[in-house]
Amino acid sequence: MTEAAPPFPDPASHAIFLDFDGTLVDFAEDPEAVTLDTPVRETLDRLHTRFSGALALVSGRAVASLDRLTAPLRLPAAGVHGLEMRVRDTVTTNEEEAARLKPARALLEREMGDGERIRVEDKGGAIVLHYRGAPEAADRARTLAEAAAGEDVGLVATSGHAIAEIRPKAITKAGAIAMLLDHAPFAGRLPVFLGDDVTDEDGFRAAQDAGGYGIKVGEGETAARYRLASIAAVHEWLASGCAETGA
Ligand SMILES: O=P(O)(O)OC[C@H]1O[C@H](O[C@H]2O[C@H](CO)[C@@H](O)[C@H](O)[C@H]2O)[C@H](O)[C@@H](O)[C@@H]1O
Repeated sequence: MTEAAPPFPDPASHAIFLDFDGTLVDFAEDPEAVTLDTPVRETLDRLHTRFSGALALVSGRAVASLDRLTAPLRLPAAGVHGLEMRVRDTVTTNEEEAARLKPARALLEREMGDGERIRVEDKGGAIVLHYRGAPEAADRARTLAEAAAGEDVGLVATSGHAIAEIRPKAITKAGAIAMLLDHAPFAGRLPVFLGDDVTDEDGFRAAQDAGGYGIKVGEGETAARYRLASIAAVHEWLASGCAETGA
């Protein structure tokens, strides 16, 4: 990784891929309580136009949740780590992989009692156990996620910021970026991916393998070539990129 400031991508030759939580918006206890500041939304809108549509969200969230939080803006998106994809108008879901969650869901229903302090976010193709509001439940959440993922060899339990998640092993942000790059307006462009979390590391590697670069947000070991210190630094970088590119 270099300590140099990340260069801003070229609107003619690059595509921008953005993680959402921890990259564009700060964390909140309730996943639906986060807000995307209006100036940031307007910056994304302008860059999306300036890059001829080649700007997408690549998130662990469902596309419907991203749409609610970015409304009235509706960007191309990979949701649930790439299980849901929308290049233009239609969201396609990998139903085969989503179906794997059925026994995991049943295990959680069986095992979780009324007094649990864990918040369950069922995204259809992945299930998140949140413990931001109850840090003492972290071990319980991880144990439950591992037990639930163990119900199917095609599932994996992963950890994120105050979450344990059960999701299909085959679905990664690397796959999501590769799928987007297969379609216009992304095809033929060099991917630049910004993210902050463990699942974003796959995305950094995919972007760099495809000739682009990754930008890690915040501290920690990373495969990304560049770093921005914080969410505020991402906002600033996008805004100055807007000015630099005449967006
Ligand atoms: O890939 P991302 O866009 O970064 O999405 C990752 C997860 O983000 C959300 O969880 C995170 O944000 C929540 C709201 O601030 C917070 O409560 C939680 O602790 C964070 O981990 C979302 O709820 C998950 O579904 C995403 O997988």
